[in-house]
Amino acid sequence: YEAICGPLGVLQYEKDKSYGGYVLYTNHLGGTKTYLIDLEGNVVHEWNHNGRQAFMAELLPNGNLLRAEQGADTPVTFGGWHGSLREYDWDGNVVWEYTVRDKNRVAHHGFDRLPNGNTAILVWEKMSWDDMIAKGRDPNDPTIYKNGFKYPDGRVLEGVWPDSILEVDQKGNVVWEFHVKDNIGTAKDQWNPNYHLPYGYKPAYFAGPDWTHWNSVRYNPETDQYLVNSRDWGEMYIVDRKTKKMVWRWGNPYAYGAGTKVQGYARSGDQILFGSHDCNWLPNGNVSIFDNGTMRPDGNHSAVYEIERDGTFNGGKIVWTFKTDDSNSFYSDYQSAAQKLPNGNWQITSTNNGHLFEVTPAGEVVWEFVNPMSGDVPYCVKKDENPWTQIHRSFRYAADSPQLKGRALTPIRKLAPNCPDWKALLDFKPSPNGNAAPTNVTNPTPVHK
Ligand SMILES: O=[N+]([O-])c1ccc(OS(=O)(=O)O)cc1
Repeated sequence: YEAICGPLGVLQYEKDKSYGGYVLYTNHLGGTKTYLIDLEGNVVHEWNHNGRQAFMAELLPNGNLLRAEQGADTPVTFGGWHGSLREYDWDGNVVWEYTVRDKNRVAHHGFDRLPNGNTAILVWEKMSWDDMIAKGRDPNDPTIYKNGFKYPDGRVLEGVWPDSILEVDQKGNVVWEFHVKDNIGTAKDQWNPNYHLPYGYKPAYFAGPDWTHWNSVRYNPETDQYLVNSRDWGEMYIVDRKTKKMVWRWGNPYAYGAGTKVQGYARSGDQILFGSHDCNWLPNGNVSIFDNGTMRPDGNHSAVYEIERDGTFNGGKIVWTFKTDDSNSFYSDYQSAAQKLPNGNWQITSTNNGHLFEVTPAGEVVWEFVNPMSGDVPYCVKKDENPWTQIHRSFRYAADSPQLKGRALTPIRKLAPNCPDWKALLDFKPSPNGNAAPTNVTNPTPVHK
């Protein structure tokens, strides 16, 4: 089941089946701290960010923390904007920062630190609708807001804001860049100017100025390639760093004229991904993705996929899936993440409910946690959508990983000190008479597992 209302904190932990290690997360907006916790729910390290809210944070192989943070004066307020990356050392000192937030550009969503110390950053950049029409967009398309896009609160935004990747070095020089706006066209390795989410999609900016909406970027040093994914297009792309060409795309062939479609977002054509997040390279050469599954033809449900490519431009087959039979059991309609762990287990972040869990390759849940922190305050129980406990992405690290090696990782305190030990209360204890349901109860209380 997916915990939507109910107890918060660690709900389950099968020590012998879990990868073990430590979980890092920062609350998605609201909170101003980053937590490193053990799997029992103890804080082993904490960063205090002086009141700054974050989109997400990740530990780097050098042991520092890289955190995406919002600042004042963003040109756009599409979900996922942040504008600044700050790198903190273990003690919380800011050792590097880089801001992309001016009237024509804003950094958003994911980032990646490369082995050479450079940082890849996703950036929305402004383009005029006239330029878009010059690139081939049908001038009568209703998703063109030639007089500006009106947010519900009345603010007006000019232009369309396609994605780009900026790679910056430690001194802040841009050393490599890739722009969707330079690759618009109808060739299979371009972004078709007339492909977009259908008019009427909510929020409306997705089918308008937030045209491509990428949300994660990962560099592969072995192949010198970038992997990115687009929520709005239902696709992942590989961009070759040397040639600056798209060399693989997968998830929605209709986006480049190769697939079939029936009208509406819930297309029953060849589309596989419906609002994806968090693409990753895997050590075996495969890639992974969290597919939110919003408006799937067979109904909303999320899934995690591992995909094996076949060497062709658009070839890939799903070789591992995690989803649940009951769609209510696992569904986050936005954000979210999946990390394959070295022992083959997966750590999954289901953003909407701040729900983190670990599954084995066979799909068994062996650790489960629902974020008790909201705006730096611990809660024991969630009653509805409040408190706000969302997490954009979480990460698992082993004690001997480059990120944590040599650190003191002893518990400092409980994350939510005054809450019941839900894990113990929910633990299913076999009865001395065996596991058969009692015969004198017509509606036995469901057990957790
Ligand atoms: O409302 N937000 O904060 C929000 C909305 C969308 C969003 O983009 S997504 O691709 O990560 O879902 C990120 C944040």
